Parts: sequence; structure tokens; C-alpha cells
Amino acid sequence: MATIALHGFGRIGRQFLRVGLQNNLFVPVSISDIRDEPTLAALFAVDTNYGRWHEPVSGSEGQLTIGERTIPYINSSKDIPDWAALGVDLVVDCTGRATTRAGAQAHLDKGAKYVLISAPSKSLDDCDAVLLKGINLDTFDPANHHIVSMGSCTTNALAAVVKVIRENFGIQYGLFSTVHSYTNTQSLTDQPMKDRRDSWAAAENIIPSSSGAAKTLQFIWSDLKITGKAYRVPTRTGSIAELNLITEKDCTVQEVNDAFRKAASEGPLKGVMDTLEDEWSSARIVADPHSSIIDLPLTAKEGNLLSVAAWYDNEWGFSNRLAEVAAFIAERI
Ligand SMILES: NC(=O)c1ccc[n+]([C@@H]2O[C@H](COP(=O)([O-])OP(=O)(O)OC[C@H]3O[C@@H](n4cnc5c(N)ncnc54)[C@H](O)[C@@H]3O)[C@@H](O)[C@H]2O)c1
Repeated sequence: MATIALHGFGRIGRQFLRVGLQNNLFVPVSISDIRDEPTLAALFAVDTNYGRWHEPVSGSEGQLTIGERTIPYINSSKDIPDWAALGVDLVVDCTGRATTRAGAQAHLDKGAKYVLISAPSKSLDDCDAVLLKGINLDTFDPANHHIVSMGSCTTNALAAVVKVIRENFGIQYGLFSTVHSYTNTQSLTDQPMKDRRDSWAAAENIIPSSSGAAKTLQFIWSDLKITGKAYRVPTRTGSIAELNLITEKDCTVQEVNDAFRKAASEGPLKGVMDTLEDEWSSARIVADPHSSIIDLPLTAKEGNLLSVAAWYDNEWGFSNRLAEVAAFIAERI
């Protein structure tokens, strides 16, 4: 298996590592961030959303120790690590800084062979491929796909829904809204921010926000006519996307829910999609590894308009897919 380096040890980077270690997918050859080792070790050891790691964790100069594993740590506040010297094949960038081609190319210039980005690239020109597990990961081409984007948590949640509805009933067009937990791009208390709506306290407001998910879905299905937005809400993780669609074929709520049940239990979406038969709140899906958890009782139909809703743990579900996709790429390069 090729070597993997983890660059950016924040919310997604730390959950990516938890999934990678606990599922025996990989041990990264290095971790890099701009903070100090003891603080990063402490944040990995005790996580507000996912609890305590089951092994001792410590950080000292140039290394993080997790159980029996000692992983080199590189402070990259001044420069990107020398991936060639470290023997790194695949860099998993969880900093949010590789969403432009220049940002991702910087890793290749330092000797990495491949980059996997934990976010949507700004445009199709900013990456070589957008690959999602259960959707199009099998189109990975090692000769041409050196910069791969995995889209966002919302992209992964919606893509599974779109695939099922497209394949079973066809989609003319649609709109989505996702109700999404706050993240580190927002403010703790009111302060001016680049995106004006992000200026208000995240834990006290419902904050409308743009979502790049529709654009990223169109990278995969160029004829897809869907647009949407996000409402950031005061929960620490856990989100739900509602997708309202005009389908090509007529369908009933029962037929739609049966299609979701089938997709979740067999075929490429098994392990990616799940279905809920009963009525729950977001607490049900925190720490759930699926990317798209269909709330079947919320499926509704009015005339030609179909409404479906998919839960996702925006941190944990996404980090599970990211770790699986990293392992998949590392096995093939
Ligand atoms: N949080 C979510 O729900 C979520 C879900 C899916 C995708 N994402 C995407 O993943 C990316 C990371 O999001 P996050 O929530 O983990 O953010 P975060 O702020 O928690 O983590 C980012 C990390 O990158 C580090 N960093 C910044 N500059 C760096 C540099 N030059 N070198 C190395 N490390 C550096 C920061 O210190 C921090 O630890 C973003 O692009 C985000 O859009 C986030």
C-alpha cells in the first residue's frame, strides 16, 4: 500500500485519523499542522463530539504518540513539508487550503504523487476529478487523477439521494436546503467576517449560508439541474438536507422509500446510505458512519413535487468516506 500523509489536523483531520486507525485502514507516515504537538495530542485524545480515544495519546517535539504508534509531526506554518524526503505518495489535505489548483499543486511540487482534498474544489479546473464512494470512485484513473476532491459532507449526502432518484425515477430539476451544524469558519461571538452572515455568533443564530454542493454535483452529473443553500444552526455536529424534486416519472412515496431501502441494503451505496423507519432527531445520527441517512417518514409527495430528507453527521460520516477513499487510492497507486 502507498504511503499517506495527513495535512491539517482539525475537526476533519482528527476524525479521519480516528477512522483510519480504528478500522485498520492505514497509519499515516506523518501529520502536519501549524499548532503545537501537546495541544493537538490532547485534542485527539479527548473530543467533544466523539469522546475519549481508547489508548494513551501524547505529543512531544516532532512526534505524536497514539498507543504503540509514533507518528512524525511537522509544523508547516512556514512551508509545506518536503514530501519527497518523507517518501509520501498521497497527501490528504484537511486544511481547506487546497481547493484551488495552485493550493493542491503545492503538494505535488514538494514531491507528493497524489492529493486528496477534504473539500469541494472551487471549479472543475481546480482538480483532476471529483470522486465519491458509492457514486463514481471506480472511475479513479491513477495516470490522470493526481488531484482528487471528495466534495463536501453535503455533496456526499445529496449525491446518494440523487443517484437513487435519477436511476429509478429521473430528475427534471430540484432545490435543496441543508440544515447544517456550525463549523470553524463561523464566529463564536459577533465580529465582522468576510462572508457577512458568518459575522454573527454561531451558537446563537440561524445563519443562511451558501452551499457549494449543487455545483459539485454538476461536476459528476453535468445535466443535473439542482441548486440549494444551507442554514447553519447551533448544533455541534449533525445535519439534514431536504431535497425537493420534480421527477421525470410519476412515483409514489412507497415506491421512493422502497428504492432507498433497496439502495441502502445492496449494491454500491451499501455502507454509504442508510434508512430510518422511525422518527428521530439529529442525536440519532451523531457518530453514524453513513454519508446519507434517509428519514423515510419525511418522504412526501404533492402533485409532481417529491420531497426527501437525508441526515448526515457532517464530521463523522464525511471522515469515514475520506478515510475509505484515501485507502482505496493508496491501494491503487
Ligand atoms: N467540519 C465539517 O463538517 C466538514 C465536513 C466536510 C468537509 N469539511 C472541509 O474540510 C476542511 C477542514 O475543515 P475542518 O472543519 O476540519 O476545519 P478546522 O478549522 O477544524 O481544521 C483545519 C486545520 O488545518 C490547520 N491548518 C491551517 N493552515 C495550515 C497549514 N498551512 N498547514 C497545516 N495545517 C494547517 C488548522 O490549524 C486546523 O487544525 C475544510 O475545507 C472544510 O470545508 C469540513
